[in-house]
Parts: sequence; structure tokens; C-alpha cells
Amino acid sequence: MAAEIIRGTELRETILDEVAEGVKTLKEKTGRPPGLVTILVGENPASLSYVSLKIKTAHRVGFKEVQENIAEDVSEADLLALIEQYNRDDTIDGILVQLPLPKHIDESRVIDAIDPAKDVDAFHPVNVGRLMLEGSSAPFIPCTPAGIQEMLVRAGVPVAGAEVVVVGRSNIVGKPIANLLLQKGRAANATVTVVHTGTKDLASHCRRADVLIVAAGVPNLVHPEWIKPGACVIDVGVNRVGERVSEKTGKTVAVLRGDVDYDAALGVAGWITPVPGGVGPMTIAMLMKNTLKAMELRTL
Ligand SMILES: Nc1nc(=O)c2c([nH]1)NC[C@@H]1CN(c3ccc(C(=O)N[C@@H](CCC(=O)O)C(=O)O)cc3)C=[N+]21
Repeated sequence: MAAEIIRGTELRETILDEVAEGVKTLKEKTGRPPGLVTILVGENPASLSYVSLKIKTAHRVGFKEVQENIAEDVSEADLLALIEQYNRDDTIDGILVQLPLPKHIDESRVIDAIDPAKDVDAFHPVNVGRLMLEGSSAPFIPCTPAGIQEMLVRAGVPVAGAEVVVVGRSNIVGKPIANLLLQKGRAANATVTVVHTGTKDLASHCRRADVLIVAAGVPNLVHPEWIKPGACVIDVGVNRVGERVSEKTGKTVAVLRGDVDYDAALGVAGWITPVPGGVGPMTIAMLMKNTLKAMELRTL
């Protein structure tokens, strides 16, 4: 039987409707909408495309949206001063500094400078610590892990007691999703294994997974033989493997592939997320949810 496709583009609609409702309520209570500032340093094409999606979505749910597009050669001190300005700005609830940053800027110094109460990415050490201590009751869950958990819940994938294997140990996906799913709670309480580039036999670990979460950034890394029949496969990879001309707009757009050999996996998995249209859109939806929550926590 072919896998059930978990479509992020569909789930996103429900979440954004919920956020838009929450924005209305907050506006009635406080007289202002949630404010989100996106800070983009330089002109990396992938970053530009993600940030413009975030801005478009912020408008759609009724946020005040501020864009800071600054030059690649900005000094670290100037960037830190800009963050401080938004830390003090009461109309701004969420500060997002798009990663990666240019090499001359120390990423962890920049993240440390964001007020944890406005850290809607949940990258600040305070929020990382909270996630580790409190699991899903932490004030902010990082957007991609939160999106993945939401997909598991809404698709009805059994997670409690399941074998979850996470491929990748990044600070923005691998480590936090592993942490989230091993805690007690809804769509959690799993037995979690994290595998990475230092792991001896990737395939044998993956084959044991009831839920396989792949965030390695390597196109076609996961072959169908690595998938246990009926398993849930969550593909976090967004690899730009080429370019094509869009039939709709006539513009050149990137061709995206996940980390999983999708067509082959369809015949083995029980559930699967597509790329594009899977985890990516959920990540952006959860950013909106976090920004709404930031305003609630700061004002109510
Ligand atoms: N401070 C910060 N926060 C982030 O959340 C953050 C970041 N930096 N740096 C880069 C990664 C990557 N990321 C994605 C978000 C949406 C899609 C997404 O919506 N993808 C669409 C396709 C988008 C397209 O066509 O380019 C999809 O998969 O269907 C992908 C990737 C957020 N990140």
C-alpha cells in the first residue's frame, strides 16, 4: 500500500487560521497586532527566498512586519546594536535573525543578544535550556521541530513508545527534535536515537525506526531499503539541486529535493512528507505561532 502523504501546505492553513484568530483577539485587547522583525544580512538566494516567505505569511496573519535587509559587510557591533534597538521596541514581539550569517560575524554572540522573550526561533541558550528541561511546555519550541511534532499529531502517527531515529545533530533541527520527542507529553515519550556523520552503520539504525526524521542536508541519502515497512518518514532536507523556469511566472526557480529518495520511499513507508510542501511550510507556520505567543506572554 502506498504511503499516506502528510502535506505541510494543507496543515499550514489550519494553523495560520488559528493564528489569525488569535491576532484579532489580541488586537481587541491591546490595540496593536504582534510585531515581527526579520533581519537578513547579505543576499544569499536561499535566505532571501525563505525570508520573503516569512514576510508574506506574517502579512497574511495580520502582524506588523518590519524588514531589515542589511549589507553583507555590516560589522558585528552594528548588528548587535540593531538587535538591541528591537529588544527595546515595545511594538516588536519577535526578532528573527536569518541564519547563516557571514563568516566575520559570531553567530552565537548574535543569538545571545536577542531578548529570550522575543526569541521566536527559540535559538537563545535560555530557550534551548527551557526546551531541555520542560519539553513541550517550554515557552518557545524551535519552529522546525514544532512543525514536525504538529505533523505527527495531526496525521495520527503513534509516537509514544515508538523507536524514533533522527538523522542529523544540528542545533536547529536534530538536537531539539530529539529532545522534544524523548520527553513525556503528547506525540512524544519515544525512544530516540540520534545518528550523524560519525555513526558507523547508518542504514541499520534507520531500518529500526518507526519514525525516521531525516535532517542531514544530503539529497537522496535515504534509500528505500533503509526504511522499515509502514514507518513514518519525515524529510527535513531542502536541497537546491538545480534550476528551472516556472510555467506560471516565467521566472527561474530552484529545484528542491529532500534527503529521502521520495518516489521509491512511497512504496515502503506508512506516512511520508514531501519536499517541497512538507516540513518547510510548517516551519513558517510555527514561526507565526511563536510570534503570537511571544506577544501573549509579553502583554497579557
Ligand atoms: N533564524 C533562522 N530561522 C529559521 O527558521 C531558518 C533559518 N534561520 N535559516 C534557514 C532555515 C531553513 N528554513 C526553512 C523555512 C521554510 C522553508 C520552506 O518553506 N520551504 C518550502 C519551499 C521554499 C522554496 O521554494 O524555496 C517547502 O519546502 O515547500 C524551508 C526552509 C528556515 N530556517
